[in-house]
Amino acid sequence: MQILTPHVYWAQRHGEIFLRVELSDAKNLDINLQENNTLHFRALGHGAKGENEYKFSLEFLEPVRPEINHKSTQRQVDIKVKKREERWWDRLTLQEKKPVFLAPDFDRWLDESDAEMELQAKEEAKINKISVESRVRQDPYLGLKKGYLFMYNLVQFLGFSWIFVNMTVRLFILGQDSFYDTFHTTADMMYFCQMMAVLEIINPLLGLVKTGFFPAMIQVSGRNTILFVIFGSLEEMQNKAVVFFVFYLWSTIEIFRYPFYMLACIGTEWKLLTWLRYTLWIPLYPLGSIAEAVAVIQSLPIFDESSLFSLPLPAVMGHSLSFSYVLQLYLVLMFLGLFINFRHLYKQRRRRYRSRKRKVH
Ligand SMILES: CCCCCCCCCCCCC/C=C/C(=O)SCCNC(=O)CCNC(=O)[C@H](O)C(C)(C)COP(=O)(O)OP(=O)(O)OC[C@H]1O[C@@H](n2cnc3c(N)ncnc32)[C@H](O)[C@@H]1OP(=O)(O)O
Repeated sequence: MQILTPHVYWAQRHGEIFLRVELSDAKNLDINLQENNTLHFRALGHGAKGENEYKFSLEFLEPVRPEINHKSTQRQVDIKVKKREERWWDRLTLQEKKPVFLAPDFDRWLDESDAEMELQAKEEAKINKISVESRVRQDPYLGLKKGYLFMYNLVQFLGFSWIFVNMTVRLFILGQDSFYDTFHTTADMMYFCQMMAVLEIINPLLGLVKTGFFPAMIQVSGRNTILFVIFGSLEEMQNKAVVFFVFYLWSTIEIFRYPFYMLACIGTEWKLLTWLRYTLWIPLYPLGSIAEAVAVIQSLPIFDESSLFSLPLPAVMGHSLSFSYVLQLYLVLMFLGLFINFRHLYKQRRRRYRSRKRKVH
């Protein structure tokens, strides 16, 4: 029996060397690493020249770890050697001239940048796994919280969709006439949704969502002042066209915002929906504020005439202070609130798209 050299194919990663020896049904394997950083292989098997003893030696370009993993299959012998230092090698062997029996393993072959990307992807997957595991371990009620938020967002989405569709259909059928009875046809649902929206102030306080407490407070208390105090308590306001604009602007953003949150609860994202959630506020928020300011201004003479909610004053200062003065102060606060929330939403938008971009590159 003559001693032959098998075909050997190789590939590398930053930390490892892979060798594939073309020898089927290999027996009596003797694979060892000698002190001069040289791998010696010897085995009986079926190679290119039939059943024979095959052997080869490879002196590696840089130091490798002494432990060698190998696996013999019916078709080949796979050997894995760990590099002592994780870095890319220019070639496999110390001798510059490539041994004739050695060739690249194109099934495993990656160039340096592809291998770096593979390494990065592995690192990211490891980090994601650890962070998901630690989140689950840290919070045993995560499922319950997500379930509650999902249901909350679903109910709000259905409520605001009902308002939006109702108003749109009536607008198409009745035209401008539909402006004047918006309140009578949709107020009950709006009351329900906006009362529920108080949970949006409570949720960040309980740590259920990452929403800022102040922006949520400004949003909910601002809207509820308009809904319950201006529209709800003044019958004269309920027939005005401004109700249509306020309700339509509120519901337009909400039919995108709540489904966006619902998807976030189940770890999904639709790019178009995300874009709408973080973009529609740019025209809608100023328009909504103008509509709300018009409603407040229209209500001032009505509060003056009816003395509703007027504050009693000591006799020397006159009879009472009309609620319209409080509302004038509210108008100032409203533009302050608008500024705070506009800045908040702008930051959320920037954060969202900056982090997205970073993830992609
Ligand atoms: C007497 C009282 C006087 C007070 C004075 C008040 C003055 C008031 C003036 C106000 C004037 C307002 C006039 C305008 C009204 C209108 O609404 S017009 C229509 C247009 N409106 C809008 O576009 C605003 C819509 N509203 C909002 O966007 C919010 O309410 C917000 C609080 C202003 C901002 O939202 P925020 O939640 O902070 O941002 P997000 O990026 O969406 O969320 C942060 C993270 O939290 C997660 N999250 C939030 N809520 C939920 C939820 N319900 N369920 C699940 N998850 C939620 C969200 O996913 C984000 O997580 P990450 O993606 O991981 O960051």
